[in-house]
Amino acid sequence: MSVPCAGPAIEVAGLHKRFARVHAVCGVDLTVRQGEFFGLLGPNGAGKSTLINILAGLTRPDEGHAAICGHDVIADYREARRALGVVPQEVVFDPFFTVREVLAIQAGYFGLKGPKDKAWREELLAALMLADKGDANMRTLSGGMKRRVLIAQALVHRPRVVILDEPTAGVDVELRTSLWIFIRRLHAEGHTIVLTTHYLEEAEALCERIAIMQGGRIVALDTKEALLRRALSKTLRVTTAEPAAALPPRLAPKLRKRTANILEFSLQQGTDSIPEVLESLRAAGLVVTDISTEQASLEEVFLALTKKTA
Ligand SMILES: Nc1ncnc2c1ncn2[C@@H]1O[C@H](COP(=O)(O)OP(=O)(O)OP(=O)(O)O)[C@@H](O)[C@H]1O
Repeated sequence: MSVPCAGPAIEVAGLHKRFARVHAVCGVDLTVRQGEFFGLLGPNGAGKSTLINILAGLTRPDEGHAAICGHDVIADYREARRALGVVPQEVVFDPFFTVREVLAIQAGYFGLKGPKDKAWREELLAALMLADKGDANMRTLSGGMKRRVLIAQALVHRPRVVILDEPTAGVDVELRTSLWIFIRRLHAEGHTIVLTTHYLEEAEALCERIAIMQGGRIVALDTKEALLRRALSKTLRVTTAEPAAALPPRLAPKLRKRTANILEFSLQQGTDSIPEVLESLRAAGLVVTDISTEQASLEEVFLALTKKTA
């Protein structure tokens, strides 16, 4: 019974939200297309959760508009809410309900009480490896299991758009990997996914487009590849036939690491060139037997962007 999309998955225009003296969201414009895997990144306090709460109808904006699948989050609240599933950052449950009860209560808010709805909840439990925990009380579950219940809870009404606010915070590597597989599956099945995370390698591995928020504003919004191209430096790794005794003075400031006969240089985009480095090494009598380059990570780009605008 998923709600048809009558517009972009998410559309936000001129959004502002103030809390006393804090301007948590300052003029955000954002469109997330249907079917995208979108990353929303930013340091603590950037305004990500406030933006998500506005989309979920939990916080009212002071100015601007927000819509899910073309449904305004205020004027058309019910439809917007049906189109959206939010996996919140914090794990808060009534400890006395069982997993199945938690999901049934959530489904009840959407009037989903039929056998098909129940079958879908069982499917969710199985997909999230919770089938044998269905009748366990919430208080008996580990933190990782509770997090999986949060995901199931956000999906009971088969929303077109799924926002996951730090779904893997504090979970072990095994669970993180299985959550990635599950989230990728949701995306492959046509869901729009918006992921906020502090693990930048997670955003780098999963997201197609990424917005970086800082101080309530979107300071960068691009495809992951284009963001990575903004990196100011890249690494050049050179293997020499013999360990280098002394380096040409002009290369010394660029040297980042040296182990036996491997030299690692950090090259600045636009100013340093690989042929020049290799020529300097050759002129110093070194025989280069291998080279490789490595692009900077999203983490470096993120730090550069958020520092610049701080
Ligand atoms: N209910 C509130 N009352 C007062 N200030 C708030 C409230 N909610 C958020 N803020 C403030 O608004 C700013 C943005 O907070 P928000 O939680 O949206 O950031 P965030 O990017 O989600 O951070 P984090 O990564 O830590 O979750 C912060 O300065 C925060 O202290």
